[in-house]
Amino acid sequence: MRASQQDFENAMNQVKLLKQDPGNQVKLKLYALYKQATDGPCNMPKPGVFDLVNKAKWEAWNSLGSLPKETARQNYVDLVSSLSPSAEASSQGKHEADEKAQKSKDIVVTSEDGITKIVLNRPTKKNALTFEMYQDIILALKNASTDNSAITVFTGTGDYYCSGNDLTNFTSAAGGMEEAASKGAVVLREFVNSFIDFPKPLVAVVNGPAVGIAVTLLGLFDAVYASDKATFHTPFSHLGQSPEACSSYTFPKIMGSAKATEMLLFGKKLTAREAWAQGLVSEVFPDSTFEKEVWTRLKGYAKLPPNSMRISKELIRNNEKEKLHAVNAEECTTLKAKWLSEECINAIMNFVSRKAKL
Ligand SMILES: CCCCCCCCCC/C=C\CC(=O)SCCNC(=O)CCNC(=O)[C@H](O)C(C)(C)COP(=O)(O)OP(=O)(O)OC[C@H]1O[C@@H](n2cnc3c(N)ncnc32)[C@H](O)[C@@H]1OP(=O)(O)O
Repeated sequence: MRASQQDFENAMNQVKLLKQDPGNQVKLKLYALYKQATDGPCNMPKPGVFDLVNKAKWEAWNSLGSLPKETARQNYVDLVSSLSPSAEASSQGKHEADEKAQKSKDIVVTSEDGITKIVLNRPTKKNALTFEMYQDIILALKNASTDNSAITVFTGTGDYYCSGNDLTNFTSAAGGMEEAASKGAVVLREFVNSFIDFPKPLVAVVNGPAVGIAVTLLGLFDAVYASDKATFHTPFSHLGQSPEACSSYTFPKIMGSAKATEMLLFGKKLTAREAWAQGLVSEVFPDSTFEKEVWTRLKGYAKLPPNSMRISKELIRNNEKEKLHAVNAEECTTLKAKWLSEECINAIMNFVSRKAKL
């Protein structure tokens, strides 16, 4: 049976009542079917390349070609009914279950031999950091700061240490880019603060390549051990972004402004030995013996008197905490604006549509 005009109007009202955002792809499909059902085939000029939102809408509508209005109306009603409360409830349940599973599997935290180990465990995506992973790490650091361990260690599963921020965090966020950027800036600030304020020795065991925020954060670690297979890459300009995790302050301080510029502005990728020569890495190990040597050493360090290590860290780091918090706040404000820039949106779209690899 064909959907009536009344069915169509009911479906339009139902869309407004959806409790869960159906995602951008579904919203584009709904828009296209609505326009086709009411105006017929796409009759608008194609928006310019930088008008990303209207261009996506135009493309969705135009892709329907000469689909008859009645068929578009029927397809619209069918699509909305697949998002109806019962369907929504079951997909919401699934979403919540997925989220819980993700929370427990993408970051694995264990505590043994005086060491709390925080493992980035998303190897199929090169351990790219999702929105949930940022939050899980904040929580893991909070717990580690008061648990019985003497030191806390970050490492990654698989061939990468971490490929940085998951570039789909923004494209998959509910709400518009503005909302995602505001939320992103808040989460990023809290995330970096939890590293600035972490009271115990914090060690990175860099098992493979590190990109973006996984590299910049290293300036806030107390020791960095790297496999000779690791590389260090901060392609912020390529992504239309700017440095974060206090690296605009820590990197020039660690390696001097000329070398920091090559990394942070020009995206020069360093080998593990180059990163060691610049003072970003404490020591480089052959990949074949990396795990064995590093963990043996860390187990030894974890036996040292914990309060003494904590107080020494305080002496080394406390003088500049205030400065670091101020730098973090400024970097987050700058990044929030950059995330909404054409340069950044285009770079992310290129990655998502597989046109560019860094
Ligand atoms: C509301 C939102 C709030 C979010 C909170 C915001 C906080 C933001 C903080 C900081 C902002 C930016 C700092 C950065 O980290 S910038 C750096 C970002 N990273 C990158 O640009 C790296 C992109 N990835 C690559 O260039 C390549 O994937 C690679 C790492 C060089 C590896 O290449 P490869 O050929 O060996 O492997 P590949 O097939 O590409 O990867 C395997 C799968 O993994 C996916 N993947 C890898 N890295 C990322 C990533 N960063 N984001 C998303 N997905 C990633 C890749 O797409 C492959 O997936 P699939 O198998 O095709 O499905």
